[in-house]
Amino acid sequence: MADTTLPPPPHETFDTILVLDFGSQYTHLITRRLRELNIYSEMLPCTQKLAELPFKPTGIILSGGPYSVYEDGAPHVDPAVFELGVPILGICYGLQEIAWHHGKNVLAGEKREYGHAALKIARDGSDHTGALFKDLPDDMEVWMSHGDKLSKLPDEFVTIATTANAPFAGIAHSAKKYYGIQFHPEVTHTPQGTALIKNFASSICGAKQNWTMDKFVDQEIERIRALVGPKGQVIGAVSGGVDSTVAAKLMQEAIGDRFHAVLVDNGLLRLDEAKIVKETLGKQLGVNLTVIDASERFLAKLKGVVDDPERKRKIIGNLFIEIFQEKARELADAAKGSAKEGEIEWLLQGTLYPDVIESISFKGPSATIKTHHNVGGLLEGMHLKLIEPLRELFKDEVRELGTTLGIPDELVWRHPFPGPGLGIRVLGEVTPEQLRILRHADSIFIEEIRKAGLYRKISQALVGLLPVRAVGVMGDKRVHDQVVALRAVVTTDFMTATAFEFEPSFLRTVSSRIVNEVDGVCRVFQDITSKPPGTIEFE
Ligand SMILES: Nc1ncnc2c1ncn2[C@@H]1O[C@H](COP(=O)(O)OP(=O)(O)OP(=O)(O)O)[C@@H](O)[C@H]1O
Ligand SMILES: O=c1[nH]c(=O)c2[nH+]cn([C@@H]3O[C@H](COP(=O)(O)O)[C@@H](O)[C@H]3O)c2[nH]1
Ligand SMILES: NC(=O)CC[C@H](N)C(=O)O
Ligand SMILES: [Mg+2]
Repeated sequence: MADTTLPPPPHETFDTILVLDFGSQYTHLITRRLRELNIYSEMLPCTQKLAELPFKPTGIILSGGPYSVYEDGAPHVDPAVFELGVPILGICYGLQEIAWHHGKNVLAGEKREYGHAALKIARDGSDHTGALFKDLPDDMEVWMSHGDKLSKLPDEFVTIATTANAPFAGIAHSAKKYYGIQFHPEVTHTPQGTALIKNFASSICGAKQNWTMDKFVDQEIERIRALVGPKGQVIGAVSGGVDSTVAAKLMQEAIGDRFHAVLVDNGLLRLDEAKIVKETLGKQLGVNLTVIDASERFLAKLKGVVDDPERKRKIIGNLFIEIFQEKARELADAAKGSAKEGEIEWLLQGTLYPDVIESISFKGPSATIKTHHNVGGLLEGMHLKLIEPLRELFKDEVRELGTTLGIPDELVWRHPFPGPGLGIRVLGEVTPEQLRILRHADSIFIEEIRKAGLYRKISQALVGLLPVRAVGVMGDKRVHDQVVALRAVVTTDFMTATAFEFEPSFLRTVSSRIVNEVDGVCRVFQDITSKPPGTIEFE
């Protein structure tokens, strides 16, 4: 039985800034900026009832959003937010929400404003209203994205900043710690944005800047121990990717050999991947990894699935869980009569905060672009309970955690590789022949990237196999063969990305090697689409 006295979650140990999401594309960036300042922050939908909140935040930030506060059906924050007695910062829609709450002073502007704007700070000499812009220059470049505006200053507020188009670009309550800004401090296009967020969270709210990885490790290990209890066993879905490697290492520190790491070879892995991962995890981390070869089962289920990538994802996600449940039963049977006897109740996954944000976001399921196999692709009625120690962290925090845990750079800085693997890079039907072609082309691309010293400069590189044929001439003979697309992107959070710019000579080398060495390919293209509007993977 698990211990019922769990160590507290981070929002009880650390001062926490609560970010309420009204559906802006940038809300997660507010949380990130705070975490970069070593201030713990959590994001929840704007519909969160304060009475149901399990902790008292140190301060609240209301995000931007696509709605207009005066529309019927527009989202509004629980009015109890204004009774809580903690500082509030409204950003864009959030500013308009504060104004709406204080007298319905918002309407559609004559001119919409997207992009850069020059902000002038209006200081009235008061420390209280000036606190948000403390130590910032009087003229600042900021980034705007709005169509609505305040019709007048709400009662008891003062103007603390203006732009040519927005006379109320910044407002502050003259007595309470309420601040509103029309621009977005969370995007890098507002160069002083992080300093402003720090002024709010640290100086105004008084949040301590003590959210560090060392503390997180100790606390998380304690939490895992209490959660699984003194005898509980955990089966871990481990892919060799950064997230599950870090999660596995944490698990091993917490419960030792009661943790069983399992890699499922779904037939969609890269060249020799299962073998390499087993060796590296064993040698470098002492994690004993069991590889289950389920490639035939996966390929059989994917046969004939031609034009719906979401079906591919669901099939793969469900089969993953089926296999883990089978393995859990097998391990429990094998342990009968030993000290480790008992059902295996827990499945470890390397789920990250962006996956969680996507599924709790106020935007809801209608904004789902693709179902990540480990979140939306889970099997209904699964009997294993999930344990996800990284679900509060962003990718760069996971890397920092990995380094803190002593995981070698080579593993910590691996490019991400999706659970559905090459299955979502073969466009169209996934067959052993298509996988052979893609695996080979991929290994050449990655090998050349490493040789050129570019691996760490690129966030993720991949090859897609397109479902078309083109004509070529090889050895004086006409061929009618397939086409691959190279894709390499630069990103920090994988939510937006731009194409990496290669030297032409590098691309010539890769193209020539692929066409010469990979049977069945006669053309190489490069995908230079950014995200958005593209996505990183092809499907
Ligand atoms: N082949 C696999 N075998 C076992 N578990 C897997 C496999 N592929 C993915 N998973 C599970 O799904 C989770 C999500 O996959 P994801 O690719 O996002 O993370 P990762 O592989 O750990 O890291 P990275 O994002 O760097 O590739 C993993 O953390 C792991 O728990
Ligand atoms: O484990 C995963 N299961 C999935 O189903 C999945 N889909 C995308 N990805 C990875 O997520 C990041 C963003 O990818 P997209 O721009 O294609 O959505 C990129 O790093 C992708 O490789 C996945 N990872
Ligand atoms: N980015 C935003 O939050 C926009 C808020 C509101 N929809 C406006 O257009 O002004
Ligand atoms: Mg992966």
